Amino acid sequence: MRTIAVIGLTNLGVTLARLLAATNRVDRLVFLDQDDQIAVGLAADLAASPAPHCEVVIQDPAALKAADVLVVTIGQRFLGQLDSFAQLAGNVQAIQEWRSAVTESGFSGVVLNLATPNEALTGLIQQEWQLPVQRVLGTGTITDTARLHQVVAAAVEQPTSSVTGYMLGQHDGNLVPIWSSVRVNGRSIEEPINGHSLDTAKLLVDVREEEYRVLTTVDKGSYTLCSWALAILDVLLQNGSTVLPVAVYQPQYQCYMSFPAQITRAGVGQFWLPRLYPVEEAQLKVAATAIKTQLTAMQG
Ligand SMILES: NC(=O)c1ccc[n+]([C@@H]2O[C@H](COP(=O)([O-])OP(=O)(O)OC[C@H]3O[C@@H](n4cnc5c(N)ncnc54)[C@H](O)[C@@H]3O)[C@@H](O)[C@H]2O)c1
Repeated sequence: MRTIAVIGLTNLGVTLARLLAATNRVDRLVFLDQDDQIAVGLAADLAASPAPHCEVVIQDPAALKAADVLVVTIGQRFLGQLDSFAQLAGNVQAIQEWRSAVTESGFSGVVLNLATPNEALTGLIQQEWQLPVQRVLGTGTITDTARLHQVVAAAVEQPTSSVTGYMLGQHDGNLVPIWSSVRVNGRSIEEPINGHSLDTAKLLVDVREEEYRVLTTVDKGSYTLCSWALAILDVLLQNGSTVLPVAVYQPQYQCYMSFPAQITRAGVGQFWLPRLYPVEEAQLKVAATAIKTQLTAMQG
């Protein structure tokens, strides 16, 4: 039985739960929130829809024992509208509050964290909930990488699907575009493509502009992130394997950071090590330092 639990059910949590139910990807959903009414309301909303139905368990942490994946979408959105780091104290407190429920439930699945600040909070979850690093990952720079593909594709007038390569580092802060990894139809962008020479500084501005546009939507772009979360959940629920830029514990940098990693049903597998330009290597070190500083502040 495919079981997914979701903690935090207002914006991202609702979008994800509806997508999971409507696309018949799960047999059982476990809804958890600090507010009973939010969980009850969402279950009632799903129950009355004509979409495929799955079993819904409300506010029962013991149901985590049978969960394949626990998705973390906790947040304090109204604070986050002022400053995304204004949520930090509340999110840290939430992770600490859920520690005993998760550890005492006998949960043996994988945690997928969507909440912010993504890399540092994923690290805190792994430590607080005492889970092996292979079983805890975050969405990291998966949407930033998608936007990188989008702007490169637009610049060379090719389809987005023709672009590969990674945006790594820290989702909310030190984004590191790995230009050495970017290819269009397999060709490096160091040479003109389709008659276009690329200005990487401008492309990075374009990526940030795309993100800003999405953040102005009423739900802060929850569809983009939840669609990518579905891509990760598909692998975690099946016997597949894929490499994606997600927040994982990277031993080389000794912290959680966004890095290309293999994802399998068991969680995080091998890393894909891109060949880095010296400047990219230096930028990843800066990102790692910033993430470690955030994690230390959270632990304090
Ligand atoms: N990575 C991205 O691209 C991206 C995009 C959007 C949002 N986010 C992040 O995802 C998180 C969720 O965002 P949102 O817009 O859905 O937030 P939201 O405020 O709309 O919803 C958060 C939910 O978490 C619940 N919650 C808070 N503390 C809790 C606790 N201690 N126990 C149980 N439930 C608790 C709230 O009751 C609420 O239902 C935030 O951290 C946000 O910054 C990330």
